[in-house]
Amino acid sequence: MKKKKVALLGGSFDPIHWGHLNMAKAALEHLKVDEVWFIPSNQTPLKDRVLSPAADRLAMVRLALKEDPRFKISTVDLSRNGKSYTFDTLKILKKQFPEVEFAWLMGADQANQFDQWKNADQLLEMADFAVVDRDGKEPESSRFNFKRIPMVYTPVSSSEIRKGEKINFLPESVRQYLLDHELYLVAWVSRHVSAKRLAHSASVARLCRMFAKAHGLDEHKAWLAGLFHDVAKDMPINEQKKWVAAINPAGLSEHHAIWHGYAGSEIVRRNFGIEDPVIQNAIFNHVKGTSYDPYAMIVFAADKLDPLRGYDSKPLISACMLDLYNGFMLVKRENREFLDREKRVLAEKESF
Ligand SMILES: Nc1ncnc2c1ncn2[C@@H]1O[C@H](COP(=O)(O)OP(=O)(O)O)[C@@H](O)[C@H]1O
Repeated sequence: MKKKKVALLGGSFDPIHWGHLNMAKAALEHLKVDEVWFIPSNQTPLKDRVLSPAADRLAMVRLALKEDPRFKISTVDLSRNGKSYTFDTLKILKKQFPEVEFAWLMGADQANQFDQWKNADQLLEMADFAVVDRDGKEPESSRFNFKRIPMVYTPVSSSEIRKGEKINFLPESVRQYLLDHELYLVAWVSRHVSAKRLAHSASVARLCRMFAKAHGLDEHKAWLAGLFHDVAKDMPINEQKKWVAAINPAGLSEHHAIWHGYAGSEIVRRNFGIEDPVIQNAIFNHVKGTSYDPYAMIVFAADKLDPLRGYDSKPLISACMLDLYNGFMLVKRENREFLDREKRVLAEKESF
């Protein structure tokens, strides 16, 4: 009887992306395997980074594998402690599935480090090793003569995605998982704002969550809106202007200090796939407090009451915890008075 052929793809999958899926497709096509098994690692031997929780990485792989019924998952590495050496992985799988013929898939970056792998020479006798080019680069020549297979050029790495780059290389379900489970999101915002503003954004997000909890609202939704509310604020004014011109041309006649709210509401949709109109509305209106949707009131109030602003905002925070609408109206009034004072000071300075 013909043996079943399986290609194995080990990785940290933190997160899984189209690079991995296209590798698996290449294996189906060019190695003529029946299935590809994705093996999320416990700890990667040649990388020191602390990985995201195994449960999250596994859940994301599971979602992505819906792309093809021949894609399967193996938890062989996650079910044992310590570093996930391919030598151990293959030994276990070969024993467990003696009727299966295994191939091991890897990118050129891994092939170039192969001499550092545990029992590299023995490994080559345990399975066929197949290499794909990575980032347009072929594997360097080495004493290992790997089989090479072509794959659709997919220039992305998990580390880029963790930093908030190349998010369009994520399967839709995985991108949604990241948003729902608050994975990497602080790093995504950090790419767009200064360290000081990131601290403010995280603090606002915490306050939003607290307000939402007090009023029986969706805490995660409030947190997301708070975290992203200033995503456009450190963008050059000219850039902000382009976004405003595209989504809210009427806003161009307003002072440019207002624009980052309008721009941010669209940036979260386009760059991060946050499609929730409630979140977009909260960001859009957060500068002036012009929406009475509860999430918009929360973000407006939390932004102005952020403890990091350095004034005593506790009484107003308590007011918002007690009664959101009333607290919001008080914050709005205080804010107007504050802006009027600022304007007066400015006018006095200019009259000299
Ligand atoms: N864009 C890509 N193109 C080709 N191979 C890739 C790509 N991304 C990852 N790989 C390969 O997939 C395997 C698992 O990689 P992993 O460590 O999970 O992801 P990453 O390298 O993106 O952090 C490795 O063999 C790696 O070389």
